[in-house]
Amino acid sequence: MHSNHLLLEEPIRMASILEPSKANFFPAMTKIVGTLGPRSRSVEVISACLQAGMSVARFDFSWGNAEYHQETLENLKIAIKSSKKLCAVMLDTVGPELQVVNKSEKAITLKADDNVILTPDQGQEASSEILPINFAGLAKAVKKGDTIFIGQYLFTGSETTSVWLEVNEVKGDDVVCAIKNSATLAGSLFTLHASQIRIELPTLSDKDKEVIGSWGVQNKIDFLSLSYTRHAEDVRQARDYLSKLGDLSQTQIFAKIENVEGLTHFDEILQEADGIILSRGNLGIDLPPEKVFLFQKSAVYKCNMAGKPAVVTRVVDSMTDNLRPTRAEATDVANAVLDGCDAILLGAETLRGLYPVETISTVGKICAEAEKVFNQDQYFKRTVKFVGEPMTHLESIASSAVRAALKVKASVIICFTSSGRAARLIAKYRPTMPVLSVVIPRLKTNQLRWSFSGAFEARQSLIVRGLFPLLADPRHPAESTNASNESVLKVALDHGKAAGVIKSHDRVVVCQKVGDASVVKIIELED
Ligand SMILES: Nc1ncnc2c1ncn2[C@@H]1O[C@H](COP(=O)(O)OP(=O)(O)O)[C@@H](O)[C@H]1O
Ligand SMILES: C=C(OP(=O)(O)O)C(=O)O
Ligand SMILES: [K+]
Ligand SMILES: [Mg+2]
Repeated sequence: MHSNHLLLEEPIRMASILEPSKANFFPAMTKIVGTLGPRSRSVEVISACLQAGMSVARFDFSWGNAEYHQETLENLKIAIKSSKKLCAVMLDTVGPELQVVNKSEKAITLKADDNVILTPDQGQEASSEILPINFAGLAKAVKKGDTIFIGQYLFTGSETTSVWLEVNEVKGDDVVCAIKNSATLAGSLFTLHASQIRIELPTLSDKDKEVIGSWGVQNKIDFLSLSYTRHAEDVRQARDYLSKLGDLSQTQIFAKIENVEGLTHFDEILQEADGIILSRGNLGIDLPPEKVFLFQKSAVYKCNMAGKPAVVTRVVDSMTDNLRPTRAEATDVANAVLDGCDAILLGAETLRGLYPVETISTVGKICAEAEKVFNQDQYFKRTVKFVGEPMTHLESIASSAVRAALKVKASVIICFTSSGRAARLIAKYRPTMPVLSVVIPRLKTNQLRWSFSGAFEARQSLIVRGLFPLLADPRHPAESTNASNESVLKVALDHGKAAGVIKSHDRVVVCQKVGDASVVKIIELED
């Protein structure tokens, strides 16, 4: 581990803590991914989620069918149009997830110290004595003494809807377990997690491929959240599959690290993936509790240095049923921001929770407070040192833009980009001010038809801390001429003014190409 003390700008005046937080146009630099489901699928609720700061919508195919998710997505599109807020779409795979098959959906009561049998025989009805599961290989994978968790949607062990089992004996294909805590399994989906056990199932299942090839293609998904990524090869295979699906060759892959196997191969996975989801729900039960924070700190650090987005999950579980988070949860959100994460992913809280909108705004407010005391200076120096010399031209330009913006106290950085690369590199240096990334469409062809690039690139920046995309009018050619640059810049400045982030007499740092040269310029606005 590198010296990575609490990234706080010191000293903090105690009295400043009591200053009410100012209302911001941009809710926070840290992004919020919301999982959409039963409690968050009407146009009305989704619009409120967007207003509250959600910028990526996750569709979790562990439950619900394509038709159900399509209805939700259609509502999302309406909400985006009416609220004029951009939102990216993330498809989350099922992967090698083990599930209890409870066709009747009757509640199942399990009592501490009783036994329960896990069986691959899906013809059996789920009961207090026997639980059919969707995997035939469990008996081969586990041994006496192993731990298994079962829960609704996902489990912390703190809910009475989750149960902790210990393997007593393996009998043919069945696994006999002792029940460690009393619980009632109610609802439709119970995932099953066998601690530190290799599950011999492909990371991208046939069902996942089918969903990506149909639902994913139809909806041009921006992100694939690859559940249970365990090896770099998993990412390569997913990439290979996407590359054959037309537009989805542009879909970014976010590897979900959900178990020790993924953690062990973290460095190779990070190299292959476009971003990482620190899936603390599953990983939190695969790891001993005292190790979870260490994983978070080192994984986020590695993502930051690679300039790839880090997304942290399972922050305010208790808000699923309550209007306020626990103190520990509130502190945890702030610490994730201080650790350097790009985005917070909400699961049960928005999917089936009672307060999806309030959860988003509460998390956003905590993020914004933490960003104010983030030690940018230390972070910047550490990153420059890590990258070393010689830097690539573009990275040198990007870091210089951030430095200049801090020195002149610019209110925003405006970055022209087509691929999104320049904007991501600026975000890597974690400027304290928003970065308006002005995505300039490029005319491209796939031999069949001509189209403009830009939409994917713009939406994919919605998961990067500090980036706020703006898609320029395709009539502005990507080849930068001074005249077109100036007119696009004017559009960006007007947008910033309308959004309230740029005022008269502000300084603005602009990063663009003039002719063949990349330049960083500082402009001072008149009025
Ligand atoms: N259409 C454009 N007009 C002016 N400058 C641009 C444009 N596109 C990118 N730039 C600038 O070019 C440099 C390279 O950025 P990058 O995002 O890698 O470009 P590209 O999108 O062409 O790959 C950066 O300084 C960026 O601000
Ligand atoms: C977000 C997680 O996983 P899931 O896709 O099951 O919600 C997690 O494990 O933290
Ligand atoms: K999933
Ligand atoms: Mg998970």
